[in-house]
Amino acid sequence: MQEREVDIAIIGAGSAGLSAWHAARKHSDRVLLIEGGAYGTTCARVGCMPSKLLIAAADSAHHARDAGGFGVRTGPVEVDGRAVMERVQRERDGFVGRVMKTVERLGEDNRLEGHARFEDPHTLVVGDYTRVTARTIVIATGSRGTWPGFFEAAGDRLVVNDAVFEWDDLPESVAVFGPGVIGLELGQALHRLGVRLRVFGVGGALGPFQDEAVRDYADRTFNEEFYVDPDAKVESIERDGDAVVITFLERDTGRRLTERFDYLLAATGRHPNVDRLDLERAGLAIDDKGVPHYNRFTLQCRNADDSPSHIFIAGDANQELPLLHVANTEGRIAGDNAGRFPELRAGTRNVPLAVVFTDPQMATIGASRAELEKQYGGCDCIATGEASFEDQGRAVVMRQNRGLMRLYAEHGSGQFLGAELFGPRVEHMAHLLAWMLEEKPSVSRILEMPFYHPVLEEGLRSALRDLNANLQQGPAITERCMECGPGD
Ligand SMILES: Cc1cc2nc3c(=O)[nH]c(=O)nc-3n(C[C@H](O)[C@H](O)[C@H](O)COP(=O)(O)OP(=O)(O)OC[C@H]3O[C@@H](n4cnc5c(N)ncnc54)[C@H](O)[C@@H]3O)c2cc1C
Ligand SMILES: NC(=O)c1ccc[n+]([C@@H]2O[C@H](COP(=O)([O-])OP(=O)(O)OC[C@H]3O[C@@H](n4cnc5c(N)ncnc54)[C@H](O)[C@@H]3O)[C@@H](O)[C@H]2O)c1
Repeated sequence: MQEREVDIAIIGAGSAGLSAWHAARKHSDRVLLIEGGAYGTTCARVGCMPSKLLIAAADSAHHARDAGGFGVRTGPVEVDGRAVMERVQRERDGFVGRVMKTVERLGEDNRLEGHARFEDPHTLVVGDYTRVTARTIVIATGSRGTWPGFFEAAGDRLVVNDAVFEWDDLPESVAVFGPGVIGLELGQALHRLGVRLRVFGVGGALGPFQDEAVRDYADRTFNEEFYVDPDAKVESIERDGDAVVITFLERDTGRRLTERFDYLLAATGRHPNVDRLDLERAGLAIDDKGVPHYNRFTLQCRNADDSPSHIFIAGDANQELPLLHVANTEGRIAGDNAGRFPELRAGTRNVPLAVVFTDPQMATIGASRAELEKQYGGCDCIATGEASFEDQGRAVVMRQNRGLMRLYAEHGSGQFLGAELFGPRVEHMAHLLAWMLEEKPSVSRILEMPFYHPVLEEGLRSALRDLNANLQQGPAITERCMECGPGD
């Protein structure tokens, strides 16, 4: 067994691990980055980037089909599955290549390949041949797709997102389980690229939405385009030859249908990669999901006796909010604190912001209405404002006039607290609202900001005005867009 002694060991060379490495290096030259799988990060290899590449191809097919609505004749739209997948993989390889260059620049001595697990709180065994002793350790091991055992009946036709981006061609049909973020993004993209699709969920959840009105609106909208049953009655999953055979009760009609699919795509959530680390040897306090107890401002873990540990945890591994920008922020804070341990600094945590790249897009900012009700103790302290995109000027111009926004604020102070957005290009409005939320202005102050015309943000202004009226801090909207053109 080869022995190595370093100041800081980082487990996982994903987005959180790489951020941690750069932050830790400001404190020491002896920082070791350990990677047990493929370099390149989940985001670039099998996550954010290839999924957006597939969605971009799908949107292009969709707009070509929709051109007739503008009086532009295109003829039948043909999707060349091989060409679509070739571009997805080529561009994906470009993104991965750029990450690989960063990894190479770290220098060979600062990297180690192999699966790491704890031998004791300061010692990691990496692969079969190396023992690493470190003063502090950052766990940045990410997460992986997870699914219930009965999906296994699909055999090797059961896939997760990783496999989709390796397809040489598009399949004829896919059954997606899980109408969450991954299921809706990939499901809609596959549908728009001509793949026969059914999406099955449990319990009624849809994407990231908690607000029932927004959820129901999104449910109706997606179902006009492809089949999604967020509360599906699936009776059996079987394998027959190359096909996955699924028997289910059809939504609305209750008819029992049996259909064959090329693949079952499991998008039923992700599990933190903390179960193969032998964490019990690290001396940490662990919650019922196997994740160490940690402080979200310092990312420092707690020991089983509740004393502070020299171990930190960042990114998907801690499951706080499994998103790329969160992984980067947490990695930076964890790496910095691992470097300056035992003196720590509380890092700045941003307000929650999530965007789902469906069409219409879905976004959540700040706390949900239900969380706010809990936080404010059901005192009737929360006001809601809403606006639809159905008659919003710019959305009508673009033939993208579907969507609903619901915004929340505190009575009295008038402070904006959160929002759920479903509509065209709401990724941009989500940023504006998140930036506002960081600054904590009142809704009436936000309404003093400039709004151009004609833009989609005028729709957001309508929702803000409705919110302001419900806060009793402004007039109710009796007639829309009186003073500023038909934008609202
Ligand atoms: C399909 C899909 C689409 C997504 N789209 C978006 C998006 O649009 N926007 C967004 O913000 N987020 C998106 N995400 C989420 C985002 O990709 C993740 O939140 C982010 O990549 C997590 O980074 P990480 O560093 O925590 O994990 P990773 O990048 O997964 O890094 C963890 C690393 O640790 C290694 N590792 C694990 N265990 C060990 C061990 N014991 N020893 C050594 N190494 C180990 C792994 O091999 C891996 O390389 C998407 C995710 C998926 C799956
Ligand atoms: N645009 C983005 O930012 C983006 C894109 C993709 C992924 N992500 C990240 O990845 C995380 C994981 O995504 P995900 O979609 O796997 O998880 P998710 O939690 O968003 O969705 C999982 C869905 O599966 C459903 N489900 C659970 N068990 C089921 C079963 N047996 N049958 C049918 N449905 C079932 C759940 O009700 C839920 O709707 C997300 O939370 C997000 O943080 C982000």
